[in-house]
Parts: sequence; C-alpha cells; structure tokens
Amino acid sequence: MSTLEIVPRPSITIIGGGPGGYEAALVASKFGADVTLIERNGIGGSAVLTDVVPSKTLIASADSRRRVMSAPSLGLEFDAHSVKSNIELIDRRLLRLASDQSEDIRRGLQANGVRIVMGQARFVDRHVVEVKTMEGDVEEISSDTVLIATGASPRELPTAKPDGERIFNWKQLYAMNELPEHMVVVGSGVTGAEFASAYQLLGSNVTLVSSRETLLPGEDPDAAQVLEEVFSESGVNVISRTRAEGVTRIPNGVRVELSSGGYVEGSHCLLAVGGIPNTAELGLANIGVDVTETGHIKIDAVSRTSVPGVYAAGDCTGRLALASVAAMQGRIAVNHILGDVVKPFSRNQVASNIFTSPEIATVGITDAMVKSGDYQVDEYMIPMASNARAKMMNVTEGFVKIFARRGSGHVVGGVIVAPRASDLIYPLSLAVSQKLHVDDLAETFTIYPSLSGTVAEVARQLHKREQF
Ligand SMILES: Cc1cc2nc3c(=O)[nH]c(=O)nc-3n(C[C@H](O)[C@H](O)[C@H](O)COP(=O)(O)OP(=O)(O)OC[C@H]3O[C@@H](n4cnc5c(N)ncnc54)[C@H](O)[C@@H]3O)c2cc1C
Ligand SMILES: NC(=O)c1ccc[n+]([C@@H]2O[C@H](COP(=O)([O-])OP(=O)(O)OC[C@H]3O[C@@H](n4cnc5c(N)ncnc54)[C@H](O)[C@@H]3O)[C@@H](O)[C@H]2O)c1
Repeated sequence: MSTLEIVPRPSITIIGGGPGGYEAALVASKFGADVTLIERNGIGGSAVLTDVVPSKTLIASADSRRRVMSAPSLGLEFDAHSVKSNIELIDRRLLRLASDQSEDIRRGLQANGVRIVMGQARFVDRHVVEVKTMEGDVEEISSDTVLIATGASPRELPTAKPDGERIFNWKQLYAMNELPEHMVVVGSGVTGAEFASAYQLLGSNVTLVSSRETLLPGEDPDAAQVLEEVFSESGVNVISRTRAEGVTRIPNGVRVELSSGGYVEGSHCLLAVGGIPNTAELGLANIGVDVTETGHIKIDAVSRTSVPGVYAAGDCTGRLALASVAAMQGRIAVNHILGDVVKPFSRNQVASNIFTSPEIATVGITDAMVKSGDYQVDEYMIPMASNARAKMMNVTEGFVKIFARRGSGHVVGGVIVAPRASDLIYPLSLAVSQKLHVDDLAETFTIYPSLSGTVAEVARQLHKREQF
C-alpha cells in the first residue's frame, strides 16, 4: 500500500501593495503559493494612488489643452485662449481614476486567492512579520519567504515644510480649488520637469528652481536640451545652478529663498527634491538585512537581500525608481522563490519615459554609459521635424537616436523625443531585448506617413555596407 505524500504550498508574505508587491502577489498566487499581502495605505501603492496614475492623468488634461491651443496652427479658427483648466474637475477625475484602479487591483488579488491585510508591517524574525492593523490589532504572520516592496516617500527639506495648502510635495497636489497662478517647482529631476511642464500647459506661470547646470541631470543631454528650449519658448522661468534654501508662506503665496542670495515669490510651491526609501521602520536590523547609507535595501539581480529567504523589489531598493522596474523585480523574486526559470534583472534593457511635452523615451544603453567608455557604439540621430507626418502634425521639435554596438550592429539603446514617445519607443525596446540588428529595424515595414518611419530611417543610416 502506497502513502500519498502531501507537499505543503510554499508561503510568501509580501510587504507593500504597490507594483513591486501586487505584481509579485498575482504571479505567486497563480503558481499556487499561499500569499499574504500587507499594505498600510491602499492597494496599488503610491504608484496608483498618489504618484504615477494621478500625475499622468493630470498630464493627459494638460496635453489635451496644449493640442487645443495649438490647433490654430493647423488652420482651425476659434478663440483658443478661452480654454480654461478647471482644476477641481481635473483633480476629481484623476482621483476617481486612481481609486478605481486601486479597487480593480484589490479585486484581482482577492479573485486569485491573495489574503490582504491592511496595516503596518515590521519584522520579528526572518520568517515572522508583525502587523499592526488599522483596527489596532496585532497579528503575527509566518511564512517561508518574505518580499519587501515598501516603496519610497517624498524627501523633505527642514526649511521647507509642505502644508498641503501652498507648499506641496507631489502627493498633496490634488485637492486644489483653483489653478495655481504661479507655481514655483523646486527640483529639476523627472518629477520636477513633468510637473513644471504640466502646470505650464494647464495655464499657470511656472518657475523651476534647478540646482544643476541643466534640466534632467542623468538623462540624455540632447533630450534635456530640447526640453530646455521648449521651456524657454513657452515661458517657463528656469533658474539654474541655484538651490532652494527654504520656503515660507507670505500673504496669498510663497517665498522661496535661493542659494544665489535672492528669492522668488509665487502663489504655490511644489517640492520635487527626490525620495527616501520606506525602510526605517521595518525592523531590518532585527534580521540583519544589508542597506546602503541612504537606507535602500541591497539586492542582487534576482531580488535576493543579504538574508536567505528575504527578497526586495521596487523603490525601496534604489535601483531605477520606475513602476515597471518594481513590477519586474517583484516577478523575478517570485520566480526565484518558486524555482521557476529566472531571467536576472538587466538595467541595460529598461525603457522609461518622461511625460513632458514633448515626451522623452529612453531604452537600454544611455549617453552617460557611452561617454564612460564602457560601451563602443555607433549612434545616429534624425530630427523629428524632417518626418513627413511630423510636418503634417506641425511637430517641430524632437528626434530619434539609436545606439548600435560597434562591429556587430546590434541595437543596444535609443532615445525618442516626440509626442507619445512612450508608445513609439516599443520597437526600439523590442530590438534591445531581442538583440535585433539595425538592419532588422531598417527592413521592417513602417506606415507612410508615420512618426515611427524615422525609427527605421535612423536604423538605415546605421547600416554598414559589405566591403567588396
Ligand atoms: C510624481 C511621480 C510620478 C511617477 N511617474 C512614473 C511613471 O510615469 N512611470 C513609472 O514607471 N514610474 C513612475 N514613478 C515612479 C513609481 O511611482 C515608483 O517607481 C513605483 O511606485 C515603485 O513601486 P513600489 O511597489 O516599489 O512602491 P510603491 O508604489 O511606493 O508602493 C509601496 C507600498 O508599500 C506600502 N508600505 C510601505 N511601508 C509599509 C509597511 N511597513 N507596512 C505595510 N505597507 C507598507 C506603502 O503604503 C505603499 O503603498 C513616478 C514617481 C513619482 C514620484
Ligand atoms: N515618468 C516617470 O517614469 C517618472 C516620473 C517621476 C519620477 N520618476 C522616478 O522617480 C525618481 C525620483 O525622481 P525625482 O525627480 O523625484 O527625484 P531626483 O532625485 O531624480 O531629482 C531631484 C532633484 O532635485 C534637486 N534638488 C535637491 N534639493 C534641491 C534644492 N534644495 N533646490 C533645488 N533643487 C534641489 C536634486 O539635485 C535633483 O536633481 C526617479 O528615479 C524617476 O525615475 C519617474
């Protein structure tokens, strides 16, 4: 007589319900694991509730206003200056969208059998997490493995405390009664650039205080230059090489003290000076997880921390703060935990987009990596203005740039600056991930006329003729 051996389901506890956490939870539950997800605020995390979804929905309104305002250049006659941004309606719409998406994700998780516990988590030991629930109860959850996906929070300056009325961090922007007359944005990283672009397009006056020489430090310099020109033409007042020393309230506005000695006044101020990882209250020291000086959790390419059985994904790890990266790291962790085939995370394949106007999309090897001398590439760039469809649409700025590995001709990176660059980048992203040759891109049919025709045209310029 044979006895049936019952193999227990692997159990995984996930701390954080953002893209790093919920994607991992979905994959793990589909693979049959026993999954508990702990979240202290709302399912979908900051990505859905306060960061990506609200900001991109705000930008969709701003971009629509831009298109209406520029319609006279295409021969349409109306009084474009009466296109008014009703910020209350815009905010109401974006908050509803965020909350609906959070609810969709919650339902999806529950339908897949994920147990959701709302509360604040911290480690007791490497297999046991304690949760203080919303109701004030304390529950201990034991599991084989734990995935930390707790994200990050806005960094604060001691001399500039956000009050949610006139001085904001990026999470507090969506409860305004009227459009800011003059928004002073502090910080010229991706967050600062996106909001400066959005509020200008919605109709606010915008001043951008940038501590650096150029906008978007770390991004492609040609792309940053396009944005600087667009900002300059559209009247965004960029104050470069200057730090905000402090921000105070004045009657009906704010005053931002500058490191250059002067000050700038506006009706409102947005602080976009980076983020700090949500790791300080997790009790990581209890279990010996290694963190960096900035508090980010150290992980390897399969999302393992220094402690066996404890994984981490997303913004708490400090690798490229992107929702797509968080989700990928979460999925990689689960595949590794459950013994499935794992493709380690590769920074050289990541695609990202800056939702300014025009958008700036990037994939793979960057200009900084090329300049460091680590990669030998040929590169070619064609301005969008030479594209037939761009002329019809009156698109005058932007470009397509491709990096091809010198010698082999494989596509290893690229940059597209154009309207909807976030969608146009996909063929380049596919080329990078699948190691396609520039000739593969060049020989693939594109639509005439189309903006993506320039992607193929740049690839054609990188074609190397056989030597006879
Ligand atoms: C303004 C803005 C716009 C952005 N736009 C984009 C974009 O367009 N595209 C893009 O790819 N990326 C964008 N990002 C980056 C993106 O938001 C992050 O990379 C993404 O949210 C990271 O996901 P995550 O799962 O690591 O963390 P989060 O989304 O921050 O989720 C972490 C969750 O963990 C919870 N948590 C933390 N500590 C605990 C605890 N102790 N117990 C229980 N729960 C806890 C938090 O409440 C939170 O809900 C943007 C960022 C900002 C600031
Ligand atoms: N579209 C997207 O995918 C998107 C959008 C927003 C943010 N993000 C991600 O979020 C991460 C954080 O971006 P971020 O822009 O919030 O932070 P960041 O750290 O990249 O940029 C903050 C900037 O503020 C500057 N700064 C700091 N203190 C200052 C001061 N006192 N005065 C003036 N400037 C000051 C810093 O020098 C820095 O350039 C990025 O990695 C980005 O990828 C992505």
